[in-house]
Amino acid sequence: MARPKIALIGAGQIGGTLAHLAAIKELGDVVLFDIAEGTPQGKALDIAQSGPSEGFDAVMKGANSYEDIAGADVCIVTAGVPRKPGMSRDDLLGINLKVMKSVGEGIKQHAPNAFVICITNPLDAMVWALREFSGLPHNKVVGMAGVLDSARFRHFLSVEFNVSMRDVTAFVLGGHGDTMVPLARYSTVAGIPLPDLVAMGWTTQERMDGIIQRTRDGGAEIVGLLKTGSAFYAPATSAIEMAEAYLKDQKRLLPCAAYVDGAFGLNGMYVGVPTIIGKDGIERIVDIKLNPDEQAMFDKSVDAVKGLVAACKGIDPSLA
Ligand SMILES: NC(=O)c1ccc[n+]([C@@H]2O[C@H](COP(=O)([O-])OP(=O)(O)OC[C@H]3O[C@@H](n4cnc5c(N)ncnc54)[C@H](O)[C@@H]3O)[C@@H](O)[C@H]2O)c1
Ligand SMILES: O=C(O)C[C@H](O)C(=O)O
Repeated sequence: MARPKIALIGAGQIGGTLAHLAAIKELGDVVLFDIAEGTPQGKALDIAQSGPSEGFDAVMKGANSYEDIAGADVCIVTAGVPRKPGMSRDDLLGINLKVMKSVGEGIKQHAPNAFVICITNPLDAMVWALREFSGLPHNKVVGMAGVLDSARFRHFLSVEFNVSMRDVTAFVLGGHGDTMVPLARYSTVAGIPLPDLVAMGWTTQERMDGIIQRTRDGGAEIVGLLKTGSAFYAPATSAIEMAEAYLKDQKRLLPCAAYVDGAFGLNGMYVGVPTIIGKDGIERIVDIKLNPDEQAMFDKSVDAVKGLVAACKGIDPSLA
């Protein structure tokens, strides 16, 4: 059986890391696409030359033409610009919206049956725009953010409690911005919810609040340290987790920016919610109950995303 084809649209920091991870995990053959000439070709060749030591068999190709993504099973989109210190993700909206237009049209023409994972920021508005420009079914276009934000939360919690990260579960919902919603009640150590761990004296409410805020600021913390761009290792790992769930029909329950129409009282928009990913893409939205405080935070985040989508429509009338 032929290996799956994975097209990476954008061969920058995340794109290169995605290609390396996809190769090491033998998820399929990889096409790295970018407008920068030489970059995708150079990264593809470099990664291919890690194959003999690593022991993987995957074809790695660099490309500057959309024709090379033809028939891709999965497209992961990182094309665009990352933020620099002092910027918010929302400052990238105008420039990255134009990129989503060309990427969406390229996918529509050459890989209309792909499962598409958008990473480009500001995430929730960009995945919405990418879906509009590509015209693909909503269940086949999804945004990566919740897996990353939840991984950050899980990492901070495992350090706080001095327990294995494998035993920490966490959910971060809402938009991938300052208003994101880390849900303490739905986050656990091996099934023990965080509020119970606070009551058991494992930590204090004050320290828990600090960890929740650090999770919300997780992207900015790394931008401040790197100075020239944003996080790329954990974002790439998170998107690969989603791609693998699709390619292997794993039915993973992962928080993703999915199209929500009905669940959570929402009326047709992209935002971070719990989803099931399997061979049909987003197979289910898991409509968990939020308490009044959680609902208020979620509503605020939804409003922020709606504001960004309205801004997209203002910039590009074809989206209105
Ligand atoms: N969703 C998330 O959780 C998350 C996490 C990290 C980064 N991001 C976002 O991902 C994006 C990429 O980050 P990065 O660190 O890989 O940036 P990067 O600058 O290293 O790479 C971006 C690449 O996109 C290419 N590009 C630009 N315009 C293009 C076009 N029209 N077609 C094809 N390629 C194009 C550039 O040449 C560059 O190689 C940024 O917008 C960043 O904010 C999102
Ligand atoms: O923070 C950023 O600009 C990149 C990304 O959204 C992240 O959370 O790391």
